[in-house]
Amino acid sequence: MSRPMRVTVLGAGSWGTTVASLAARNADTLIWARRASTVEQINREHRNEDYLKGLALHRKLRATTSLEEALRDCDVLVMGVPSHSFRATLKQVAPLVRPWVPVISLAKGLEQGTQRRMTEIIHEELPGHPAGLLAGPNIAREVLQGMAAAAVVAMPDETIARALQPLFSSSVFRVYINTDVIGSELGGPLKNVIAISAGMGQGLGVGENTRAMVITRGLAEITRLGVALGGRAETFSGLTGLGDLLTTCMSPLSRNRQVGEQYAAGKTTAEIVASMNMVAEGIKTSSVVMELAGTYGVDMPIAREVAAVVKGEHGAVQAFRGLRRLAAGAEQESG
Ligand SMILES: NC(=O)c1ccc[n+]([C@@H]2O[C@H](COP(=O)([O-])OP(=O)(O)OC[C@H]3O[C@@H](n4cnc5c(N)ncnc54)[C@H](O)[C@@H]3O)[C@@H](O)[C@H]2O)c1
Ligand SMILES: O=P(O)(O)OC[C@H](O)CO
Repeated sequence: MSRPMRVTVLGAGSWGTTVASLAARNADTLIWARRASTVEQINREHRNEDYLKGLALHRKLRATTSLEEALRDCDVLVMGVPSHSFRATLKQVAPLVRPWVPVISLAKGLEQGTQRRMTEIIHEELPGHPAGLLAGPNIAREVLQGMAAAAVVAMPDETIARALQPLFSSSVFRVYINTDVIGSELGGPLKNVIAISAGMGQGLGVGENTRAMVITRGLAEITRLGVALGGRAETFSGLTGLGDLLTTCMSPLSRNRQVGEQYAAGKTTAEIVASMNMVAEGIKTSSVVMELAGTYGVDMPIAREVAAVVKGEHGAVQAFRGLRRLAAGAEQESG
């Protein structure tokens, strides 16, 4: 008789912990955290108070500080660490994980310096392993509270994606599959940048029409760059594109939107980062997005203004003024 599937999640932040708790319903699941106190709290109290205050985790979820133990019998590896520590973590993983194990990224960022997507980093650091991602409009707290939501497992191989689909699914968490890895993977990092702009608007007290403009024109920017990088246009109107953009721009729980609100309050990037215990990927991703936009000749006025605010070149008020000065061309073109 075959043993049950074993899932390992690396990184016990808000989303890594939430996905591990989802997987624990369907498979033997182990989460790796760096801090012994986090591991103890998950194992003894079934909670992770630093990231998911007041919420209960699945009782079967187990945690460890030992990377060796986490990877020894793992059948599916889920990467819940942020993009800035993704490659370094995979380097530690490489000698410990069995060679056929599929690796699923949860991170919504792009690597600084190389501009790589996370699945590209998986291919570089763990060659031969099937690589994919789980993404969608998924604010961790809402998912852990059992509010209905949906996500996408994107992998080039549909058979492997179908095999992984049930691991994360529940009656209230619908998991679709998509073979467009590039398109599905770019939606998250790109929406994080646009959500900072939406947050700036929120903080400045702009109206709902302005917010709708930022979201809609933001989607146009995301789609233009995403297609230039090899994604399919229709993917950007799905869960990992429009879906995730809407959630992140609208939810007061979004860290990226909160960052934008802080910029509107006059805070600098250093002050904002110092005040957060969680990652807002849009901060670092904004400059990477502008590098890619330059390389591929894609017009991204909203992302450009966000990148300028992040770098401290001007403030949120000037960013919105800058957008107003743009000439409006045909809707399907630039601007
Ligand atoms: N929170 C959400 O709602 C959500 C939803 C979907 C996707 N994501 C994405 O998931 C990724 C992780 O986000 P999160 O919300 O869980 O982040 P978080 O800020 O809540 O936690 C990050 C976790 O990564 C750990 N970490 C950081 N550097 C590490 C390193 N070098 N080695 C090991 N662990 C390290 C931290 O200790 C922490 O446990 C991000 O890319 C984020 O965009 C988040
Ligand atoms: O809190 P944020 O801004 O990192 O967004 C969380 C998720 O990506 C929403 O899907």
